Amino acid sequence: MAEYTMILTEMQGRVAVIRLNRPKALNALCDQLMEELGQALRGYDADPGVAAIVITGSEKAFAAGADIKEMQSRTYPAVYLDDFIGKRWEAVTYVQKPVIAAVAGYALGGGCELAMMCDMIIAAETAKFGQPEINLGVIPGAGGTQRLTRAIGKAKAMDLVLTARMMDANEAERSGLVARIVPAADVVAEAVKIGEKIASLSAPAVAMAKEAVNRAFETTLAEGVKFERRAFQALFSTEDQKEGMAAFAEKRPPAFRNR
Ligand SMILES: CC(C)(O)CC(=O)SCCNC(=O)CCNC(=O)[C@H](O)C(C)(C)COP(=O)(O)OP(=O)(O)OC[C@H]1O[C@@H](n2cnc3c(N)ncnc32)[C@H](O)[C@@H]1OP(=O)(O)O
Repeated sequence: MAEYTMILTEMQGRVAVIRLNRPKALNALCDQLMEELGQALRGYDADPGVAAIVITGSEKAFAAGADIKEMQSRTYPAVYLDDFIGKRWEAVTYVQKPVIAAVAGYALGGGCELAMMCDMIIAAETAKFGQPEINLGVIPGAGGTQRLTRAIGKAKAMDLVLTARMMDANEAERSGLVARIVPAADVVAEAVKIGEKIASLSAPAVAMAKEAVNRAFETTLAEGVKFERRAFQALFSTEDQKEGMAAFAEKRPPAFRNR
């Protein structure tokens, strides 16, 4: 067990910022780090004072992937019985609140996969994305072949997964992997700004919007559209829908109460 925490956390207004904190190992995602990240995410998701979560790394690396040295001697029975990757790694996909990845430097392997599990990626100009697992004699194991392909299409996903080539921030934005590119010094501030904007909105509407967009990756168009319509209709039961529409009609800013 390491003697220091592998994540650092702070609140910026109603936005929780989680910083991966293994700088010497380029934030390689070891078991302890993933445990700590999962605990922090579950805590913030349950905390009514938190409206959005930002996950970030260092200037040099968001995360350079799973910890290769930790996993190199693992056996098939061990990884199977431990459900290696699954249990510990998917915590972010169960968070109801928006999660934004603020990526500077390397986001490779599991680092790229972690960023893709978030709802949005804000990239620094220095960001580099890739799935280089093929260099290690394995393949992505935390959703890389699936989420990357859905995000950027088969042609580029095959290019990255089969050759281990890295993609810079501009290519990642052109390809649809990242939402915005900003100077490296501003990447966390920009993600927090987005989180603050979300915090000013109706929490039930935000949660339903997130769920509906995510549904697009899980289902057919017809089922997705039906899900969206039901969620849209359900929001007419909230005070925030009445407030939002009254505020528009009265030409004033809305004051949402998250109910
Ligand atoms: C989740 C799954 C299932 O999908 C699997 C994976 O994620 S497998 C991992 C995929 N990632 C990689 O293969 C990237 C590995 N890292 C690199 O290729 C390079 O480190 C680099 C290109 C990101 C940066 O290179 P450089 O600037 O030359 O720095 P280094 O000297 O290589 O690294 C510094 C320091 O960090 C350690 N390090 C880096 N990445 C990892 C990692 N993924 N696991 C463990 N340790 C890592 C590296 O060993 C160095 O430490 P020391 O050896 O000097 O103590």
